[in-house]
Amino acid sequence: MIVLKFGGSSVADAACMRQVAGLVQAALSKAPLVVLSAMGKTTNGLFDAAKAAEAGDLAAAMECQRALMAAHRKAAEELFDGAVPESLDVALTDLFGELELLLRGVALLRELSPRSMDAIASLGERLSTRIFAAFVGGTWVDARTVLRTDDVFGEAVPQQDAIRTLAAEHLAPRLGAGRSVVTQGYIGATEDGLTTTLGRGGSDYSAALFGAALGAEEVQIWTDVEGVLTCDPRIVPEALPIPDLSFAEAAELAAFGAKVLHPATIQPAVEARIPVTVRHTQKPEGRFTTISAEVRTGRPITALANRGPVTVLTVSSTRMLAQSGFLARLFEVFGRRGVSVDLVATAEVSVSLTVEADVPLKPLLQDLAVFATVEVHEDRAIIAAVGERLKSTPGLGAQLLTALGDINVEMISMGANEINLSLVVKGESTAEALRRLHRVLVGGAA
Ligand SMILES: Nc1ncnc2c1ncn2[C@@H]1O[C@H](COP(=O)(O)OP(=O)(O)O)[C@@H](O)[C@H]1O
Ligand SMILES: N[C@@H](CC(=O)OP(=O)(O)O)C(=O)O
Repeated sequence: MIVLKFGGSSVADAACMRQVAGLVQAALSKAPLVVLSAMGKTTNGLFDAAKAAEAGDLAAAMECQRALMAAHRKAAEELFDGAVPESLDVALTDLFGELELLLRGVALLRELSPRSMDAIASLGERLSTRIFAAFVGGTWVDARTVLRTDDVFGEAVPQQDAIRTLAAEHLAPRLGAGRSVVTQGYIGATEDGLTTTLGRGGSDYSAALFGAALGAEEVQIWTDVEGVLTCDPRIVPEALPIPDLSFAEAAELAAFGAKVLHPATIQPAVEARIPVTVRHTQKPEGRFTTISAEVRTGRPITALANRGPVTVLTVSSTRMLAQSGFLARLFEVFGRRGVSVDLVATAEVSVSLTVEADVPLKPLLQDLAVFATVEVHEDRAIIAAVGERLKSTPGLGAQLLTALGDINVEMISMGANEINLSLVVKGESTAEALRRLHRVLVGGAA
C-alpha cells in the first residue's frame, strides 16, 4: 500500500479536489491511504473563530463559522454539480453544528483551553475528508480511532505501538487494490477518546505515522512545490528542486525551518525505512524529491533553511565557577523551566544560545541572575546550511562568510551531526543573507 498526503493548498477548493481525485484514481492499484489536511487556510479560520469566542465576541466567532461553512458548502455544491448527496449534507450540518456548540461554550466561559482548541481545530480535517471521501467514493475513516496520542493538547505525542495495533484493526482491513481509504492528518485522540492535534503542519507527520504503522512502500507528500527546494522559494525565487535527499538532510532542513515538511515527519519513516517523496499536486509529471535511506548525496551544501524570529541570550558567569560547573548550572535552569535551546556557542565562562522568540524570558532571567549576567538580543534568525560533505569540505566556512559580505554574523555553530552549519544574523538581514549564500554556494547544487 502507499500513503498519499495532500496539504491544505492541494484541497483548497473544488477544482483542487478534482485534481486530487484524479491522482487518487491513478494510484488505486497501489491500495492508497489518502491523508488530507483542512481545506486551504481553514485551520487558521478555526483558530480565529476560537480566539474571538474566547474574547467574548460571539458575533465575530459566528461570522468566522459562517464563512467556513459557506466555503465548504460551495466546494461540495461544485463537486456534485448542485446535487450534494444527502449523507454528505447531513454530515456537514452535524459538523458545523458541533463547531457552533463549541464556540458558544468557549464564548460563555471566556476560556479556551488547549483541549477545547484541539476539539475546534479538528473540524477542518473532519470537514475536508467528508467532502473528499464522498466525491472520490473512498471509505472514510476517523483518524481518531487509529492515531493514539498522549494528552498534551495542541502538541500531542503519538504512541506508535498503539497506532500500529489500531491501524491493523481499523485501516488494514479496509485497504486494497482498486479502492481508496480517506482519513485526516493532524488529528488524533487519547486513550479516553479526547481529540488531540499534533501541532500546526502536523498532517505530514500523520502520513508518516500511518505509513510506518502499515508498512507502506512509500509516503507521498503532495503540495504546491516540486519537492524540497534548495531554499524557501518565497525568499529566493530561483531556488531549485532537489531530486534526492538523505533522511538526515531532510530532517535537518525540516527542523531548521523548511516549511514544506513537518519536522517530525522523517522519524517514523527512518525507523520503518520507508521512502518519502515530495511532489507538486498541479504538476504530477514534473520534478519531485525522494528522501530515502539509500540516498547518499555527497554534496558539500544541499540546501539552506531559516528559522526566526529567535532570541539570543549571552550568559556570562558572575562567579568564578569552573566552566563545567557553570554549564551544568546553566542548563539545569533551562531544563527546569522546560525551555529548549537550539544553538549553543561557548567561551570560557560565557555562553551564547538561542531560544524561540515566544519563550517567557522573565522567569528564566530571574533564575540565571543568581549566578550570571545575561544580554538579550531579540529579532534574530538562524540560517542553516545543510549538506552531507559540509564538514569535510575545506574552505567552506571561508566561502560562506565571504558570500555574506557586510552582513554581520553574530553566532556560528557547526552541528554535532556533521551536516549542519548554522549562523545567527539580525532578523532584518535574513532574506539578503539567504540570497547571497544561495547565489554563491547552492545555486548549482540540484
Ligand atoms: N526548502 C523549501 N522547499 C520547498 N518549499 C518550501 C521550502 N521552504 C519553505 N517552503 C514553503 O513550503 C510551502 C509548502 O508547505 P505548506 O504550505 O505547509 O504546504 P501544504 O499546504 O501542502 O501542507 C511551499 O509553498 C513553500 O512556500
Ligand atoms: N491543517 C493543519 C495541519 C496541516 O498539516 O496543514 P497543511 O498540510 O496545510 O500544512 C494546519 O493548518 O496546521
